[in-house]
Amino acid sequence: MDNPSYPTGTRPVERHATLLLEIWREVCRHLQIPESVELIAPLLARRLPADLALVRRIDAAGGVVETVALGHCRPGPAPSRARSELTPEAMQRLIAWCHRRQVLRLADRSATAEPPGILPEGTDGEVLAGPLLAADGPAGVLLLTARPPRQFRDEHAELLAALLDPFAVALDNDRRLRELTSLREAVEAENRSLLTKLGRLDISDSIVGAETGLREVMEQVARVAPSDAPVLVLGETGSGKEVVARAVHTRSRRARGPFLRINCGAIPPELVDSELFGHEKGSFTGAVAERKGWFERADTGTLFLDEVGELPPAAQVRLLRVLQDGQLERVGGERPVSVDVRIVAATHRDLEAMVGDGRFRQDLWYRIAVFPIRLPPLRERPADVPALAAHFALRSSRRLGMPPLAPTAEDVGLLVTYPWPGNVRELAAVIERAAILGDGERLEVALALGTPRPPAAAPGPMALPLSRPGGEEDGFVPLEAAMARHIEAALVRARGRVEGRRGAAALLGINPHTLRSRMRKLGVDWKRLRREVGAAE
Ligand SMILES: Nc1ncnc2c1ncn2[C@@H]1O[C@H](COP(=O)(O)OP(=O)(O)OP(=O)(O)O)[C@@H](O)[C@H]1O
Repeated sequence: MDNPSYPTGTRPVERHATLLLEIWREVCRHLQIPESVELIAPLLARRLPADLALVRRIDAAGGVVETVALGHCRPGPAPSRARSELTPEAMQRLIAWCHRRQVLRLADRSATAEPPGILPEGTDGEVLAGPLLAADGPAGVLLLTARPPRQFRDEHAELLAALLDPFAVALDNDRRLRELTSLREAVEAENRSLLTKLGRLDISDSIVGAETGLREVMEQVARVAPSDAPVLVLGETGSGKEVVARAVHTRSRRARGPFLRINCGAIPPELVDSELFGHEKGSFTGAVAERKGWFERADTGTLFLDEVGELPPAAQVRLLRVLQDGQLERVGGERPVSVDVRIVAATHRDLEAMVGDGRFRQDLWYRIAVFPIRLPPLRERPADVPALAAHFALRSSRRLGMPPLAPTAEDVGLLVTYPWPGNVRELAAVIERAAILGDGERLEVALALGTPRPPAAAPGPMALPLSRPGGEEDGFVPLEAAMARHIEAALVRARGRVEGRRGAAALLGINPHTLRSRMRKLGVDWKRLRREVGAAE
């Protein structure tokens, strides 16, 4: 900072080099001005007869001057952290004084002599004052006060002039920190509001079933997340592969970095390369500007390659190179770009079979399948259905702006026996439909389940033909039929076992004798189920 009006012909910087060095060190160590001033003030007592050091911030637009930091050079009383409101004219005078870059010695503090607003009320004794200038103009005032019998001399004013630079930097650091903090808060608030709109209050909170049907999956997530190993999530459509990928990210050291999802199946094959790896300006028709690809954007974070099995062969080769070298080349680019990205890939396809018939590169498969996590379809974890239904019911009521909704026991009975070919996504849609059909006041689950459904996806290995007792022509399932289905679902999950820690009775929370008698009464064909479960395994 250039201070032409400060006393010249003296070299306070040289005379006080050690002190100034210590002050700069404190400024660099602390980002908040109250902390910096508190630590710097005692250092000043070595060379100055000052009692207090004060920094007042100028808010020109708001017409306010406010004490934002105060440090004791010597023990004693201090004025309160006052705030002075200035008229526009007074503010103009103050700003003009700052621009003159004058250091003032206010021994005789008659009101007219002072630039308005620089002194807080209750200041006594002598004062030295100097302006603190930021790059874009006056930002504050530095004050040193001395009570009688202590007095300032000219040489002290020179030293104060040398102190203005470090104090101006300290005030600017503080401003930048506050700006960043408020920007971060705004982004976090925006994030929360978007998540709320999406029906998720917090991504990590939204993993329903982490303690039940997804327990093993979550254990695997916890094991692999801290490493940087690539993860491959295998599961049917809508079973929650992205939820698992996010869980890997949020539990990893990259949690503060970006998490980007790219659906490899949704990009036109001719654009895959440029989407993933970016392109240089003019590298092909339409490349009007340089573009960073998803890999570069995910730098220091996680890239979730959904439907990785859909990647065309050329992109598979380039992906393999990035995974091997940690470097990529933009389309049309000549220099390699280094990236630090963790890959979590997912597919609903049988990738191994694709490798077998040459549609997926074997070397790439080895790279991405370092740690495969198999996500069971929803029909294999009926225990999660009630909690998921409750979760989605709450989400739907929030979306509809209605009071909280919850599925009844009968609703749950119906839901747990449905085979869910569309998995969790279908359950969410059914509950949303049920809430809309119930006008946001109740859940019309039976109706929602009775509406025409998309053709069932290819049945997974555990898709069992559950018996469906009659009486549901009109779309409404009688309670006994629902109970029978619920018991069948428990038996499927328990691999046909009735008793024992992992048996169906334990799952249902009832005595095995009671379960057997219910099964007889409801006509649940246990032997057939056992055979089918056995055949499926
Ligand atoms: N365990 C869970 N808890 C809460 N919500 C879940 C859970 N699993 C899935 N969901 C929700 O179900 C929907 C589908 O999940 P997700 O998108 O993760 O599935 P996917 O397997 O990645 O689907 P696709 O194969 O179509 O890419 C999302 O809205 C997701 O938030």
